[in-house]
Amino acid sequence: MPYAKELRIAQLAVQRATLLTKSVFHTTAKGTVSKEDHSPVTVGDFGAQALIISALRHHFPDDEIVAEEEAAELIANKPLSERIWSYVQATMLEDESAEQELGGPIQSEQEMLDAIDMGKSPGGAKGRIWAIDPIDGTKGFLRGGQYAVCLALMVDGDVKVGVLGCPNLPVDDSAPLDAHAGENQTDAEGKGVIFSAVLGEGATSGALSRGALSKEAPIHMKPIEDITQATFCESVESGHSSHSDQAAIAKLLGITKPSVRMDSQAKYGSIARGAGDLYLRLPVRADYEEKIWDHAAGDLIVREAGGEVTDVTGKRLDFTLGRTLKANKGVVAAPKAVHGKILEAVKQVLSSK
Ligand SMILES: Nc1ncnc2c1ncn2[C@@H]1O[C@H](COP(=O)(O)O)[C@@H](O)[C@H]1OP(=O)(O)O
Ligand SMILES: [Mg+2]
Ligand SMILES: [Mg+2]
Ligand SMILES: [Mg+2]
Repeated sequence: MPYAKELRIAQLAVQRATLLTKSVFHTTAKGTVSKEDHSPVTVGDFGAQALIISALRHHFPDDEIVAEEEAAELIANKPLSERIWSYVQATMLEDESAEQELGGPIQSEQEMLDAIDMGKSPGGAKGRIWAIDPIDGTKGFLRGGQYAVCLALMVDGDVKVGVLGCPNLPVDDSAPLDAHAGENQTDAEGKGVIFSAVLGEGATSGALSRGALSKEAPIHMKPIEDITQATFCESVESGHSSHSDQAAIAKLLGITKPSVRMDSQAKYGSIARGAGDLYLRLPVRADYEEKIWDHAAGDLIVREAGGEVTDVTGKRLDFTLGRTLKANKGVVAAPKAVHGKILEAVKQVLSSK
């Protein structure tokens, strides 16, 4: 299979990073600080980013990396840096050979800070570029809701590999779609799923494990016979996508089921495995540029599962333009057969505003 090594390293790296986020979740002090744009970042975000970058550097030292977080804040905040370092040191895959495969532990706090800062590539249309969101849906993570550890490889602006670690979604692809699953289920009861895709090779899901990778199975979007029976996913945060526009679109389509609100790219994973049907992300602000790390893995996983992903104008998401999706507004993801119909409703609602 093409990109087999990249896929395997990405899956192991995502899996290890989720272990760190889970141990941070179980402490009361999550080291939450507010970034310049007022969004939160935690010990979990920084630690997960350090672990993923260190594994990528070990195997693919010449690849570029676009990652959400940077270390500047930590250089000024030594106690926070030390806390992250203690989690990074304590986190390893329980399977020793898998841990070794990732290149073993980071050697020092400084090396960890350097790793965090290796995600500053401007991105673009040329070469091999990894996109990392160490915790997507930080607000969901803090609430005990959905979040995802996201990693994608783009080659010449095309997403080739995508991996989403979703520690609070059920493993079972046929479990009813429940935004609160993570709040009332334990790991032993089958919580934690990893979604993956390689361009042209399909999409899969498997159990997130604490060690070696688990067995995976192909996933597919659910064919929709009757759009009025569809379930659509949307953000929890009304500041991230327009709940009112999404409700108007659903109404126009005759959808009566309530939306399922969940944070993060868990929405892409959920529709890719047929637990939900549609993902609508209508812009709230005309000037917001979606970040590539918020969509690269999910876009590929949904397309490989039989879906179509565009923006609200019907254009494919364009990952060639740098760290953001400058040429796109919003996201409409649906099974291929009905995407056109959904898009018509989106356009109608937007043009009547
Ligand atoms: N105004 C906005 N419109 C769309 N997405 C946003 C906006 N502000 C922040 N985000 C991003 O939405 C993502 C979460 O999406 P969701 O609501 O689907 O969980 C986060 O990565 C968050 O970025 P950030 O990491 O900077 O907070
Ligand atoms: Mg994000
Ligand atoms: Mg994030
Ligand atoms: Mg963030």
